[in-house]
Amino acid sequence: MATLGDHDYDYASVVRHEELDYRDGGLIAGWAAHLAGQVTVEVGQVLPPHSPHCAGCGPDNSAGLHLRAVRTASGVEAVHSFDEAQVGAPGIAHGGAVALAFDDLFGFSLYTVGALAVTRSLTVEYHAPFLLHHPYTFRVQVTNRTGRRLLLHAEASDATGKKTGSADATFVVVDPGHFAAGAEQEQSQGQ
Ligand SMILES: CCCCCCCCCCCC(=O)SCCNC(=O)CCNC(=O)[C@H](O)C(C)(C)COP(=O)(O)OP(=O)(O)OC[C@H]1O[C@@H](n2cnc3c(N)ncnc32)[C@H](O)[C@@H]1OP(=O)(O)O
Repeated sequence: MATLGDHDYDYASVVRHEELDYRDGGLIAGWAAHLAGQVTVEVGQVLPPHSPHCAGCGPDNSAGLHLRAVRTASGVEAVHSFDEAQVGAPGIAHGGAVALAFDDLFGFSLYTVGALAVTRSLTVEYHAPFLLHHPYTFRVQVTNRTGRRLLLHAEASDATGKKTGSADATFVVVDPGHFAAGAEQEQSQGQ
C-alpha cells in the first residue's frame, strides 16, 4: 500500500505490464483485449502504462513523464511533479509538457469506457504556472460519448487546491487496425 495524493493505493493489485503480450505481433490484440477488460477496474487501482516507452507513462522512457494514473470513481487521477527535463521558463514547466500530461491522462480515461480511442483535438487552459518539483493533482473524466466521439475534461490543481490548469479533448474510437502501421514499424526496427 502506498500513498498518492489523498489516497492509499494497493500497488499489489496493479495489472502487471509484463502480463500484456507485446511480442510476436501481439501488441495490438493484447492491448485491445486488456483495455476492453478494464472497464470494471476497481477504484484505487493504478493503471498499467500505454506502452513501455510511452512519453507520458512508460517506465522505460528516460525522457518521459512517468505518470502513474489511478482509477477513481469518476475517471482517473494522477499526482505529478514536473522536473528540469520539462522546464520552459526557469523553474516553470513547459506548456507542452503540461499538455502531454493532460493528453496521456485522457488516454488512461479510456479504461472507464473500455474502448480504443485516440486524440483528435486537445485544448489546454493554463490558469497558473506549474512550478517544478511541486505536486499537482490531475483529475480526468469522460463527459460524453456519442457514437465514436468521446468528450473528455480534466483539471489540475496545486497542493493548496488552487486550479492551475484545465483541458478538454475530443477522442475518436478506433479499431485495433489503427495501430497496425506503427506496431509493424516498431517490430521491423527491433529486428
Ligand atoms: C497499441 C497502443 C494503443 C494505445 C491507445 C491509447 C493511447 C493513448 C495515448 C494518449 C493519446 C494520444 O496521444 S493519441 C495519438 C495522437 N492522435 C492521433 O494520432 C490521431 C490522428 N488522427 C486520426 O488518426 C484520425 O483523424 C482519427 C482516427 C482521430 C479520426 O479519423 P476517422 O476515423 O476518419 O474519423 P472521422 O470520420 O473524422 O470522425 C469520427 C467521428 O468523430 C467526430 N469528430 C471528429 N473530429 C472531431 C472534433 N474535432 N470535434 C468533435 N467531433 C469530431 C466526427 O464528426 C465523427 O462523428 P460521427 O460521424 O461518428 O458521429
